[in-house]
Amino acid sequence: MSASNSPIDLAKLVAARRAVDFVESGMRVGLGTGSTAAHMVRELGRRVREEGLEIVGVPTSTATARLAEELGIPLTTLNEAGSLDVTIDGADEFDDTLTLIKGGGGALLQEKIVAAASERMIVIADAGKHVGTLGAFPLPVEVLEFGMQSTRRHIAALLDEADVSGREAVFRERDGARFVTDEGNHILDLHLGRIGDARRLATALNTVPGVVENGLFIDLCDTVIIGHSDGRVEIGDLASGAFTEEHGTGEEGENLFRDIAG
Ligand SMILES: O=C[C@H](O)[C@H](O)[C@H](O)COP(=O)(O)O
Repeated sequence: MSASNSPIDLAKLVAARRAVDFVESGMRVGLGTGSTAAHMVRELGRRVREEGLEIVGVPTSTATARLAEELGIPLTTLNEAGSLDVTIDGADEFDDTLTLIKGGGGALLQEKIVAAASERMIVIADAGKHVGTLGAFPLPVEVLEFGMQSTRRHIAALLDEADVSGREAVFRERDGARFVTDEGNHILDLHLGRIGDARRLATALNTVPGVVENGLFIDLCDTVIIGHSDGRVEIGDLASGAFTEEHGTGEEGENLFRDIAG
């Protein structure tokens, strides 16, 4: 079974398709980055082509911009759009307060700016990303190349005082070279194990000279749509403080699985 029709990918697809139901003609939509967001962008593209959905998208990475362009989704910049009606994006981890870790794909900076400019942020994810305590996923921190070793030392010193259980800080690599973000910066992945106080940590990290942004998204996500590989969807909403389940039959998941598997 390839990654594109694995149970996890199916769960991502289910969540992504449900999220697109929240998009209406006339909306300015932030387009997230990553494998889950890519499903959402494809579904939006289908609705634009087949249903005449009229939206304008603001992509959060060059990869998403490329995909959206290929699919015929009209795009603009955040500066042009001003503010957005909704952003739909993936996440690497989220907890019951809808605090997120993002940046596994290195797009956290644009993602956070776009989410902050949006009336509503909807996160789409497979159920495995719902955690009791954040931190098993390494926390990405985007840093300037200039003085990056000094920046790492300052972060290490800060972590000594933080309420976390691990303290390793590793510069991300890809294909044997240092990973470079769309903004030309690098990513320091913090292996923290458990983050006791996300708000305090996020504030502290952003005071370090050389830190551009960190991957903790706090008070940004309004709704999380959790996909399960049998087609079930849970929707967690910050306003109601509850997680509710939809599509209990599993039939949709089986149909989707047949679609993907061909
Ligand atoms: O930088 C990447 C983003 O924050 C992604 O949304 C996040 O890593 C989740 O990606 P995926 O949907 O591929 O698991």
